[in-house]
Amino acid sequence: MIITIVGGGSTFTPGIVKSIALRQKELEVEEVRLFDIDEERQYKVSLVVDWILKDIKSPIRLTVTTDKKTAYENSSFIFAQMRVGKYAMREKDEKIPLRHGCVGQETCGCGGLAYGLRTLFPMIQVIDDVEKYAAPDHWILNYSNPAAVVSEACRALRPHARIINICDMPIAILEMVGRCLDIPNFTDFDVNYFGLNHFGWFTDITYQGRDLKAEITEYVMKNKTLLPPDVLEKLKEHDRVGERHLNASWIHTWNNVYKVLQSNPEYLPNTYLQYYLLSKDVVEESNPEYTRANEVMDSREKELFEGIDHYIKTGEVTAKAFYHGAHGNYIADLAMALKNDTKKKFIVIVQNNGAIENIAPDAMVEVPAYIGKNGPEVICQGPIGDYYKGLMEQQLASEKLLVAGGIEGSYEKVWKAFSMNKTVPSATVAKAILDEMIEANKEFWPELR
Ligand SMILES: NC(=O)c1ccc[n+]([C@@H]2O[C@H](COP(=O)([O-])OP(=O)(O)OC[C@H]3O[C@@H](n4cnc5c(N)ncnc54)[C@H](O)[C@@H]3O)[C@@H](O)[C@H]2O)c1
Ligand SMILES: O=P(O)(O)OC[C@H]1O[C@H](O[C@H]2[C@H](O)[C@@H](O)[C@@H](O)O[C@@H]2CO)[C@H](O)[C@@H](O)[C@@H]1O
Ligand SMILES: [Mn+2]
Repeated sequence: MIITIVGGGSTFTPGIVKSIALRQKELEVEEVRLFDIDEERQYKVSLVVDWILKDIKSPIRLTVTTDKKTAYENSSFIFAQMRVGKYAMREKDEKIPLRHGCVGQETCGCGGLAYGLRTLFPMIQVIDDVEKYAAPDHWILNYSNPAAVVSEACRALRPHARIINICDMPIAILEMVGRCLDIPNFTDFDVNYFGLNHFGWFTDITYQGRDLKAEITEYVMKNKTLLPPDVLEKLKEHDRVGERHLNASWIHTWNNVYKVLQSNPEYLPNTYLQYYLLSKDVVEESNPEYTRANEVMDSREKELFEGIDHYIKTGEVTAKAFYHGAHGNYIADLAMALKNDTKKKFIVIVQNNGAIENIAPDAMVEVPAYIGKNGPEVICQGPIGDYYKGLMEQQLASEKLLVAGGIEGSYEKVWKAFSMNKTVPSATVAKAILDEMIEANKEFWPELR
């Protein structure tokens, strides 16, 4: 059994490989292959990956390559996590809209649409290369963002591809819920959820007869945040070591759950809804000169590559240099469910086909599904209220217009996608942002006429 990681040079690769290695027996994995287009970055990351495998005495063989055939031949699982244009382009996705007074975020609003136009065709290329070389019953598990746009492009251009698009935000929220309520077994929570990627709501969270949605709503209303007590303590003490959600922007995000929940206490919101429901506040509280891309480059990326340089010099690796946790566990557990036909419940991004009764059948939605060897068996979430339907349909139309515009090379459709996004106040602002984005993305975007 071979697992290939596309975007082998990603900051998340060491954590994902550790999650795979810890499930080596259940996955029966013999080889992990890293594939990237940036040879030097991937080589450096592979040194830590190699160290992890040796450290836990894993029998898994490691292959590092920039050659597609070597990467995909006979592979059973392809974990994709590429960032087209890397952090340099993420910075532009965030800063260009902010200069025009709009939300600057890598997956939401104009930034997300821009990142989507960069990623759409490279993702289709991955699907085609995998289909050419990999095992016939392979699965592509895709984390590459923006997952909403990427999944719509896959649906439109490669509807039969063996791909499941996923996001770790819902499981990360459940982890926080568990920490707030002092229940460590967050992967066993039973949930119902509906929405689009980075645009959804938990309608139920239960565990051993407890209504955790009610408990967490009360917790957030009382504490004005979804940060758990131990993190709140660390905040007071300024002891931020080993807590990856203590970057200023994540603290802001967890605190904004309170503001979003105040505006609608019916369901627990995905954190990303802040960008659509609190757009004005988010813009006013952003620093257009220092965004999340800068924060990541100054923390996660810097720590990893400094850690690697230290390893090269001294032979020592500190686990702190890389993150291992819910992100890698989620994708590895999903592969395990597919391989071993466990029918465990996961939240995934799939074509609606009635899962949300009053949303179009061709929408790519995020909902729970039982995962077995034949893929996701979606759990129907019934009809949704007008508030959710209205919000989702506007966002969906924006994402669909973007993908159609990218495929057809239509400036008009892409402009419409930007101008109808809830984060943008006017068509003229949308055009100004779009024109700047076209210039910034010359190297990556399809030509728009
Ligand atoms: N879906 C989710 O919930 C979720 C969660 C975390 C991260 N992500 C995504 O995972 C990806 C990696 O994130 P990161 O912060 O570690 O980025 P990163 O920049 O550290 O790594 C991305 C890697 O992708 C490579 N790459 C770019 N284009 C490629 C291509 N065409 N083929 C192969 N490799 C290519 C880059 O060279 C780089 O090494 C991003 O898309 C990010 O948004 C998604
Ligand atoms: O700003 P970043 O690059 O740190 O994170 C952006 C990603 O945020 C979500 O994933 C988080 C997750 O929430 C967190 O708990 C942990 O597992 O790390 C993940 C990556 O930081 C989101 O789901 C992703 O789509 C974003 O890429
Ligand atoms: Mn996500």
